[in-house]
Amino acid sequence: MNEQESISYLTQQQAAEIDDLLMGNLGFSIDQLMELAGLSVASAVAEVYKPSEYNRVLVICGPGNNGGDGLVAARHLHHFGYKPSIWYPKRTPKPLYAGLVTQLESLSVPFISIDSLPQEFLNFDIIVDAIFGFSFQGNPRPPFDDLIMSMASLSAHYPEHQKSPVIVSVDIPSGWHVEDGDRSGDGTRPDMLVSLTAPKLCARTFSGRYHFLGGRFVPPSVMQKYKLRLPKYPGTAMCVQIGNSCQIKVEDPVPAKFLQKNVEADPFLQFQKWFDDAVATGLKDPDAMALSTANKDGKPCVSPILLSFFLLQIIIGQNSSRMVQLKKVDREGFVWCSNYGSRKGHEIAENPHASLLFYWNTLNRQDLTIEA
Ligand SMILES: NC(=O)C1=CN([C@@H]2O[C@H](COP(=O)(O)OP(=O)(O)OC[C@H]3O[C@@H](n4cnc5c(N)ncnc54)[C@H](OP(=O)(O)O)[C@@H]3O)[C@@H](O)[C@H]2O)[C@H](O)CC1
Ligand SMILES: [K+]
Repeated sequence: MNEQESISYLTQQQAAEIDDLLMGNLGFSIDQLMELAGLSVASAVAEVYKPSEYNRVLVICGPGNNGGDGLVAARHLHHFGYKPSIWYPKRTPKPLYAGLVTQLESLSVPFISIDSLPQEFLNFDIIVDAIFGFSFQGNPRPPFDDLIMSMASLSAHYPEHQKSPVIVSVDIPSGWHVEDGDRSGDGTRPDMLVSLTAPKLCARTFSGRYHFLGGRFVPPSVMQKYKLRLPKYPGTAMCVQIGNSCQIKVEDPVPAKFLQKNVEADPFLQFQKWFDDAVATGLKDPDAMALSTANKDGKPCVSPILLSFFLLQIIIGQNSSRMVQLKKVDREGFVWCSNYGSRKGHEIAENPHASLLFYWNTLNRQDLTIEA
């Protein structure tokens, strides 16, 4: 049984029942639950998408509690160093929501005009989809119908060289049936899903890169009543990744993720995605890489300490190797720091061929090699 099969998925009715239980006998208020839900969403975003690269966040809020989670997440994202903007076309006239809006206004978080979407999509790095959660029924009605269609066509819509924003869905990818998922097959395709309390049945068909669980408030009585099997939250984390989005079945001769149609045409972009995976899964020193160089005669000169690690390279590559730290990567290349007088400095000066090797073992990518 793999991890996905061993996790519990809730029906729409069970999700609503658990909400009632929490806010009934179990003594929670909606404000508390929403605060924890929104914090989980912001934490999951921050685990994967660093504010230095994915700074501009658009949070699209619907009329119910899912929209409320979005407002809370936006506030936390602001405090985490992101620049959120809010699209909130159908405001809920309740003090809780008015308070959340006031809190955002006091942080000068902009509420953008109803007419400015979807034209403005490309001005953002992340779209947080907090439109509909587990109470969604039927087909989306205005003003959300057109917006959900535009969100769904985001990846198809923009040419490959233009970076389209990543979509993070809160609890349910908006427009999906809560239990059956994307019935039409052309609905929203989020890159990240943050399930709250427990994933709903639709999450079984989620095929995006990151699936997180949030809502670290479920008491044992609820776990027992619904026989919930959920991953453990590590330490003080407010979210936990479900499964390993990068897992590859060993028996697949060419894993689907590596098929040409499923990888980026731009190798730097593909590397960045894999690097983000390595960071997101909490791998130790994901930026550590073995740099192999050779002198002008291509003679092997591996240092004795590194010999056992790089035996394979000695046999096939005739290189000298050492560990260095990746400082930066962009279309100009891979950057590490060194000294021109070092052995690698001398070797690169006389022979520009080099290779990098990343050891990301838990991602089943233990031998990602870059040659130049
Ligand atoms: N225990 C938890 O995990 C918690 C999760 N939270 C979040 O709350 C949502 C569920 O919130 P709820 O308010 O019950 O429902 P939704 O956010 O899904 O939205 C209800 C509103 O959506 C409207 N709606 C429904 N269907 C449509 C449609 N087809 N088109 C347009 N509008 C629609 C609905 O309007 P009605 O007129 O139909 O009533 C409502 O206005 C859960 O998913 C979590 O994200 C809590 O924050 C904390 C506890
Ligand atoms: K949603």
